[in-house]
Amino acid sequence: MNGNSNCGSGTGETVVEIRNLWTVFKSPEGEQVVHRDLDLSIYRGEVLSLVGGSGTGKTVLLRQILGLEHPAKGQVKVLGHPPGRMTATSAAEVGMLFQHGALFSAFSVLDNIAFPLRELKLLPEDLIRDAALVKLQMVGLEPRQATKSPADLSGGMIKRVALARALIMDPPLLLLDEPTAGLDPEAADDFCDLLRSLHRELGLTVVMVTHDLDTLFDLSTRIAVLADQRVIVAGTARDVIAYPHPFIHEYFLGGRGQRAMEALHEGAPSALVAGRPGAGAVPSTER
Ligand SMILES: Nc1ncnc2c1ncn2[C@@H]1O[C@H](COP(=O)(O)OP(=O)(O)OP(=O)(O)O)[C@@H](O)[C@H]1O
Repeated sequence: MNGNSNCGSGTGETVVEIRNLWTVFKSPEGEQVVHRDLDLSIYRGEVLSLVGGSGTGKTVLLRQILGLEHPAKGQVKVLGHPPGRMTATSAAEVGMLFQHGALFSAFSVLDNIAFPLRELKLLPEDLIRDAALVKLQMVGLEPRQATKSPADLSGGMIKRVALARALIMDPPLLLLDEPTAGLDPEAADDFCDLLRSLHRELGLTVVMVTHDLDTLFDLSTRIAVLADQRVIVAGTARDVIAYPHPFIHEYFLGGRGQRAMEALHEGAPSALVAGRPGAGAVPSTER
């Protein structure tokens, strides 16, 4: 199987193409190579999760797809072109849910959601407010929440407002950094339900970083594992778990992986377990 194969629930159309990517940070102690010749293709319609040990560069990879950071070498293409700088217009292509929401504390809920549209300066104020209200309801919040300040929101509501802001320009690609981190189990389940229905209804392509195995198995149609400074394997959960690597063994088959594995055997989402036509591990070209 090669990097152009149709994988997971994707259509085969490549939305994000990463080739020969090197990420190097310089410090007084010397150079830190985070990614070395990393390849990864992400296909339209899939929910691809990035997993890996701490410091393997998952968040940096999301930031490179968003255009917030640039690799030392190699290529990142998003929807056929290099990611734009993080501007209002790039928000039309890529939405990002940051780990802690990253809401503006001085703005109301509605003004936070409307922010990217307002920055564009193309629409009249009443249309901007209407669009923000639609998104507020899309993420399951009521209009009466619109005037609240972020300080008055629960953790789950902050995630929802941040998600509404990420979707305000109807981007086809959504990046999620630890979407359920900090939420209690019930709120995490609710947020996963919301993400699953938005993914389906809006036809989104989703790239997610998560340490939470329940979220991983609940939402992913494909999993890419970062280790040894590259993507060592990308495929369905079963494919990935079968790939021989110490990190995978420890992550999925160690103590905390057991519960999620049991859920997998008891009837986890079919796309995750069995894969769709063309799904499978990609150990060679995705490396
Ligand atoms: N701007 C930066 N300058 C220097 N080093 C950085 C910078 N951003 C990230 N790093 C380093 O790059 C490595 C990868 O960071 P990153 O946050 O992507 O890891 P991660 O895989 O998301 O980790 P975690 O799972 O712990 O969140 C880390 O060692 C981090 O310290």
